[in-house]
Amino acid sequence: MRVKICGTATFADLACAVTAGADAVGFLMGITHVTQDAVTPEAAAAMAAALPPFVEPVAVTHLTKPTDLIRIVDASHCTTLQIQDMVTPEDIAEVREALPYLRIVKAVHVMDASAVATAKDFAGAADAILLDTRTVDRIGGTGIPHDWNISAKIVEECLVPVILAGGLTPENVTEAIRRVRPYAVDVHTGVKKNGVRDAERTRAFVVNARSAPVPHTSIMG
Ligand SMILES: O=C(O)c1ccccc1N[C@@H]1O[C@H](COP(=O)(O)O)[C@@H](O)[C@H]1O
Repeated sequence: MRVKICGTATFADLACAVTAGADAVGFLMGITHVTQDAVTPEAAAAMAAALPPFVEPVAVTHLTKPTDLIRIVDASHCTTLQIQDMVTPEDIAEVREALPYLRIVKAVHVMDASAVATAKDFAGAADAILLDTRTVDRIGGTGIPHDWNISAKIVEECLVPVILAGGLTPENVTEAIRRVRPYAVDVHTGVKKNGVRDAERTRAFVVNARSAPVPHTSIMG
C-alpha cells in the first residue's frame, strides 16, 4: 500500500514523513481556506530538493486556472499535481500538454452516491482519483471520514488508481483499506497530535497502512 503524508510545511515535517516511510509528501499551495500548513512554491521547491529518491513531491491546491496550476508546479518542482477544486477534463488536458511528465490527481469529494459518476468523469483525464471529504467551508484537510461504501464502489468502477483520503488515522486506516481496497492512502489531520505533526502517529499510520491485507488488483488496465 502506497502512502502520502500531506500538509508538509517544514523540514521537520519532511523528515518525519520520510523517516516514517512515506511514498509521497504533499505541499499545500494556493489554498482558499485558512491553514497553518500552506507554503509558497519556493519553500516547497527547497523541501522537494531535500527529498531522497523514491519519495514523490506533490503540489496540492485549490487553484483552478490551468495557467496558475502550471505556474505552481513549475515553481515548486513537484512531480505530481493534486487538484482539489472544480476544473474540467479539458483544463487537466491543458496542464498535461504544458507539462507532459506531470502525474495529475483529481480530488473527488464523496458527499453522496453522485461521487461515483464524478469520479468516472475524471478517470479519463486524470492519472488517479483521490477520494476526500468536504464540508461547507473546507475542501480537503477536514479530518472527517466519508462513506467508505461509496469509496469502495468507486474503486470497483474506476479504471484508474483510486487514493483514499479524508479523516484517516493510524487507528482506522487498516479497516479503511480492508473495506475500500484503494491504490494508496493519504492523510493530514490524523497524524497530528495537539495540532502538530507527530512522528509516532505518522510512523504508526504508515506501519498500519502497510500491514493491511489487500488482494492484488491490477491498476494498469
Ligand atoms: O490537508 C489540508 O489541510 C488541505 C487543505 C486544503 C486542501 C486539501 C488539503 N489536504 C488534502 O485533504 C486530504 C485529507 O485531509 P485530512 O487527512 O482529512 O486532514 C489530505 O490528505 C490532502 O490530500
